[in-house]
Order: sequence, then structure tokens, then C-alpha cells
Amino acid sequence: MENKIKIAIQTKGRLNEDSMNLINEAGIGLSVGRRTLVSEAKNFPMDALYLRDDDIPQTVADGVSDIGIVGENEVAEKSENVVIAKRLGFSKCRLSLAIPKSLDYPGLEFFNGKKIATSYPGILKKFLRENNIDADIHVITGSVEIAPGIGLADAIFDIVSSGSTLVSNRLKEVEVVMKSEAVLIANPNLSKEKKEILDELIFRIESVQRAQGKKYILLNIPNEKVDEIIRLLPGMKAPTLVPLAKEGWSSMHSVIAENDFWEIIGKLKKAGAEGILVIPIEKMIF
Ligand SMILES: Nc1ncnc2c1ncn2[C@@H]1O[C@H](COP(=O)(O)OP(=O)(O)OP(=O)(O)O)[C@@H](O)[C@H]1O
Ligand SMILES: O=P(O)(O)OC[C@H]1O[C@H](OP(=O)(O)OP(=O)(O)O)[C@H](O)[C@@H]1O
Ligand SMILES: [Mg+2]
Repeated sequence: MENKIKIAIQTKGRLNEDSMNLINEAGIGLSVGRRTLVSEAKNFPMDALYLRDDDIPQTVADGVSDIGIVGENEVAEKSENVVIAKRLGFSKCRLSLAIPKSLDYPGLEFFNGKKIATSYPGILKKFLRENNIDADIHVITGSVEIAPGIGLADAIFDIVSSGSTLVSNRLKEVEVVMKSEAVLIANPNLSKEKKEILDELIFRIESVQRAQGKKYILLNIPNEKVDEIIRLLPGMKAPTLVPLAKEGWSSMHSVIAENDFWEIIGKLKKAGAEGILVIPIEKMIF
């Protein structure tokens, strides 16, 4: 058996760039496959197959590729036998029912006897069945939001992110059916060797994800303020403290969440910190 893993990546579209970036940040050299639809990683036992996202769950289930990066919505729609090996945190969206803005919404019974346009008939059918709603599903592959406006359907079921496509088409979101993000999926019957390669990939992805939104901070502090400042900056285990050449001062190094940064910085200055440097972190390994 070949000691290499095959990963399916979307050829072009919303998932492509973030998928390629993630693989590259994991230290794996993959060239972009616009025309070559298969490429070999330079320094990792992996080949990439570039496919339409619709085809990725089936390709992974059949073992044509071993793993793949795809939206959770496609995984749910296709109901193929694959496992979610890692949630990836990008391409976040939801799948929602929406109706014309001008109509009152009494609740799910609104959809009884109505026609709903969607590119996700599998997920919608299951949702309607579970809620005892009898509606007619009209499948279209794109531009779903224009369906009510042109008299093709009474309502839609589609991807919503910012909601601006709904607003432009005078629709309102009335039910969120599922939340989705990009996921790394895997064939459930990988060989031991391929499973080991997948585990190494997941380990690298987790190191990259951990570093996202985190900063390395260095600051000079008066020694008598060490305890007070440690309480503000707990760090990974404990902040590193190095004596400065200047008597009575130390340099402190730690990690902070980017979101907490502006709040903490004010408190640090108040406590007497000086020369504060904030530096990006590429990877974090525990
Ligand atoms: N507006 C959005 N915001 C965030 N994520 C989105 C948005 N639209 C789609 N996605 C996610 O990205 C995935 C891919 O979207 P894209 O529009 O590239 O699909 P596609 O047109 O079906 O591509 P393909 O040509 O590969 O079939 C979707 O399945 C969904 O998970
Ligand atoms: O809530 P919003 O932020 O407006 O995003 C939702 C829209 O994004 C996607 O379409 P996309 O922009 O990929 O266009 P396409 O499906 O027509 O290619 C999706 O099909 C929705 O139409
Ligand atoms: Mg598609």
C-alpha cells in the first residue's frame, strides 16, 4: 500500500484559498492546481486532487481520495459515509429558510403547501419531514434568492452569511436550519499508515489554529510590579521573566489573545510597563 495520503480540495471557489493557506501554514508545500488537477506535496507524503466541492464527500467515501476539505453543509447534503476529522473554523455560514420580507411569518406552518427553491434538497427534505411540514421542493443550482421575485417559488432555503443577498432580494430569514463551517473529512477505513499521516496533519493544523488570534508580548516592568503584572498576563504556563541590565527592572514575555489586547494594554501601562512590543505568532505547540 502507498504510504501517502490523498486530499481533495475545492478547485476554485470560496473554500480554495483558505484550504490552500491552511495546508501551506502547516508547512506543506502544495502548488495551486488550476490546470493541473492533481499535485504532489513537496515535503509531506500527500497528493492533492482538485475537485468541485459537490464531489468531495463522495470521493472521500469511495476512497478515491482519503481526506478532503469541504463545507459541513455539503457533508450533510450528500450523506456519504465520511467522518469529520477536524473542524476548520473558516467559511462559516448557515443554511436558512427565507420568505418575502412583506409577508407575516406565523411559524413553520407557513411552509405547508408552499414551494421552496433550494440547492440543498437533502437537508431541507429531512428538516421538513422532522417538522411534519408538507412543502414542495424546487431544486435550482444557483441564484436561489431570485426565485420568489420571479415567481419560481414562495420561499427559499439557502446559504446565509452576512444576510446582504437576502436584503438585496427583499427576503427575510425566518428559520436557521443548520450552521456550517469548513471541515476536514476522512474516509472511515483508512489504513494504519494513512491514519498516522492524517494525525500528523491534524497536529499541525491544531498548532496553526492555536496561534490564530494570539500575540506574543514583551514589556519592561519595574521589579516591584511583577506580581501585579503577572495577574494581568498569565501566559501559557507562566510568563517568562528576564532581568534587564537596568537595576530594578525586568523584561516580561507572554502570550495574549488579540481580542483582549487593547483592554490589557491600558492596565499594563497603568501598572508601570514600558517598551511594550507585540509580535505575531506563527505556530503554537504544547
Ligand atoms: N457567503 C458565504 N459565506 C461563508 N461561507 C460560504 C458562503 N457561501 C458559501 N459558503 C461556504 O463555502 C462553500 C463553497 O462555496 P462556493 O460558492 O465556492 O460553492 P460552489 O459554487 O458550489 O463551488 P463548486 O464550483 O466547487 O461547486 C459552501 O458550500 C459553504 O460551505
Ligand atoms: O449572506 P451573504 O453574505 O450575502 O452570503 C450568502 C450568499 O453567498 C453565497 O453565494 P455566492 O456569493 O458564493 O454566489 P453564488 O452562489 O451565486 O456563486 C450563497 O449562495 C448566498 O447566495
Ligand atoms: Mg458546488
